[in-house]
Amino acid sequence: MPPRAPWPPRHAVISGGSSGIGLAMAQALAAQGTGLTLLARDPARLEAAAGAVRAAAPGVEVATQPCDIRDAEATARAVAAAEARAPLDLAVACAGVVRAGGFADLPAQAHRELMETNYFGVLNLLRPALGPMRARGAGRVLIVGSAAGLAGFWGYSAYAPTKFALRGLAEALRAECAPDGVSVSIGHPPDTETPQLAAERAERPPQLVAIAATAPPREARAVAAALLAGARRGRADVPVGALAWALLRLAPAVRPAVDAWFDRVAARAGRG
Ligand SMILES: CCCCCCCCCCCCCCC[C@@H](O)[C@@H](N)CO
Repeated sequence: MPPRAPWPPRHAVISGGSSGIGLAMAQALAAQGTGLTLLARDPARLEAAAGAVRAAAPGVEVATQPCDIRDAEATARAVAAAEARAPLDLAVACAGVVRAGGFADLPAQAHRELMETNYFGVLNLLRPALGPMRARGAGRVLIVGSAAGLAGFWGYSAYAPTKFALRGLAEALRAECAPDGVSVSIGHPPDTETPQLAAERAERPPQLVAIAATAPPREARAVAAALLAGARRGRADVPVGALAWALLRLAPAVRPAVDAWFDRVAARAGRG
């Protein structure tokens, strides 16, 4: 069933809207006239991002709500305030963090923190956003997952499970929300040039460095455009690039061969 909400959306909320893919989506939507509410933790970075979006799209309303997405009540208040300004046609859950490292080297706390932000942060945004959309019978949800949610790679034992969990959430929500005219899409981007990727590179173990080298990073603007195109069409899954497409569409048939290949890449890198 095609989504019933208008495109471009009249009003969108974006978590993680102050940098990287979230900011690139904000810029792309504002360029089409979509009013925005941007959520992010750091008020200064959030205001700087909103200022850049406003400067590029004069006349478009860009509101900000500093908010820690891990705080369910604060996020619910931020979404309710956004919805009160203007009904939301689109909710984009983009806030996320990454830790890379061998399983033996990652503290248990890293696993918890990633799940808290990447999974529960999405949940905290969608719980208050979906109710009004379903009541109106129209809306779109776009969850930003990862190609690392399609296959587990060396060094992502803390990160990949959070993105796998989001796939389960997206599939269940899609089934429940489609009859109400609300589409739920999940994107699977590969490495994307963002400030976060720059920080991640500093802690990547050699095995992950070697594996990631097989899929060069994409520009945030191109990734944002691909994700929004998928959401516009109401696609359940939005793989970005050929490798993510192959992982999504050809798995599980190709997984044994892909795993064997990456096991060899990781083993070579591990030997230095
Ligand atoms: C036949 C299929 C071959 C598939 C090869 C895919 C190789 C992909 C290897 C890199 C995976 C990176 C996944 C993205 C990670 C980001 O989400 C992360 N860096 C956070 O910014």
